[in-house]
Amino acid sequence: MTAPKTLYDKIWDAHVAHEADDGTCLLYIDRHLVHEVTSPQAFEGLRMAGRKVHAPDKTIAVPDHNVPTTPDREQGIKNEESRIQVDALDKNARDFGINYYPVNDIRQGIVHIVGPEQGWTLPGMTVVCGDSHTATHGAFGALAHGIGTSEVEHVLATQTLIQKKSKNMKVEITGQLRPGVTAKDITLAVIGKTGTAGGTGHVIEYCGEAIRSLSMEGRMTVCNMAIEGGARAGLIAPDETTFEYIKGRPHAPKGGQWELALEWWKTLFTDEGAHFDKVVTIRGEDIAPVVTWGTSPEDVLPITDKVPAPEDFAGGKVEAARRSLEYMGLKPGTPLSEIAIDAVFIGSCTNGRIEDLRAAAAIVKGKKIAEGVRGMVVPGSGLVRAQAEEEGLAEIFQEAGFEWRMAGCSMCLAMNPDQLAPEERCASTSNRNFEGRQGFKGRTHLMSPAMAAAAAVTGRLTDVRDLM
Ligand SMILES: CC(C)[C@H](C(=O)O)[C@@H](O)C(=O)O
Ligand code: SF4
Repeated sequence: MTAPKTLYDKIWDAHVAHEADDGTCLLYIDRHLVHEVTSPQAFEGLRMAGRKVHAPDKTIAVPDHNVPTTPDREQGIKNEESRIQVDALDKNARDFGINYYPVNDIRQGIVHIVGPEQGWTLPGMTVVCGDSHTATHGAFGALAHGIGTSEVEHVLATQTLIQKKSKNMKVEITGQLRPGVTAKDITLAVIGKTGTAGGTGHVIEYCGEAIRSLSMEGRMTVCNMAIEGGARAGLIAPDETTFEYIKGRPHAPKGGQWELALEWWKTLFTDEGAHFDKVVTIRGEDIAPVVTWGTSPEDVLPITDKVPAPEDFAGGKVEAARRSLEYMGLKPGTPLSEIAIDAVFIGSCTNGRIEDLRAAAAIVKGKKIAEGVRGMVVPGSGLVRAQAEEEGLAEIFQEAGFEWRMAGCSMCLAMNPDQLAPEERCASTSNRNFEGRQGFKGRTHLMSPAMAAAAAVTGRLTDVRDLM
């Protein structure tokens, strides 16, 4: 009998092309996603060496970070550097003959939303991208993680990656979530518990009844932030929900191939008795709608709480909390639900999918954004945008006073014209809240789409359950 394996062990073992004596492995890569920020030098390296892309049919490119989300996507580009990156991707994608969704293609969007949407991401695969939030694709039971630009070049040239195996970590969310609590609250609550270094050196498998009950969209939200918890990647074993989501997508297997694929996918689970190096368990019922108060994703509390004081923390965290509070302009003891906001951003690869927009629209419907608050809804892809328009969500947002944008990373990071002004405070559905992330001196509070929608309506951080 072979020893019981985790899901991670199984995917890893299926992709090792070579193992050196010190355990360093050469892994075969099934999908290589490419965006404009981390790929120009990689393609240039290839060009200079006179090499081709090894597997152009497994390489998928889309511009997202720099692309303006206003209709003037050509003229609106932020600066020369952004222009060079977008143009370089366009030229490289065409020169090297890889799959490509240019700016004017309805399928364009944030790379981590486009990949699954088009059926590129499948269970059991290895998926890499020069982007830390590649972890998102782990929701399908794929081993997916970010790589650096030199590795991007290596994968382009060889379709392999040099890697050492990580440890196994299990994050179990038992039971059911309470009303108003979402996948975003799960993933933030996990980081609140483990800290941003809790997953370091590990691949996390998320499991438990509350995870099983999530849609694919919700699972992607959970895995998206595995990286904020320090992990190499996040994984969720595939099941009927996964297969249902994949079936019929443009690049999903068809006919007999589908049956063959299903047969293998159904073996992709952690065996009874497999070893995890670290285990974290949270009761689904104990998770509340949460918001971040500081400049790290681990600075997270239930919305019913108050702004903490630096003395509430231990060791090195005291000074970090003091600095966070100063940057965020917050006074200890203030109820979180009394913090007034200036802007609301609904979008990003964490929460820019159709279900996220539905959740936000359900709160906003028939209401108006609070006076003085700027609200922006940015669908994660052109197809999400079209779907939202068809369902009448765009209308709900626009009638409430939100700006209805084109697809892109937008205000998740200040690489395009969408950004906060200094000291502006934003209720944001994105995944990072460090200093300046959404604009120079901008202040970010991370939360779920429903919570961001609630904040938009009241003009302050708000417990969504009060509006339900
Ligand atoms: C620009 C890119 C390299 C970066 C990442 O790797 O995550 C970005 O997507 C981010 O979210 O900060
Ligand atoms: S949406 Fe944000 S987190 Fe996602 S890839 Fe773009 S910049 Fe990175």
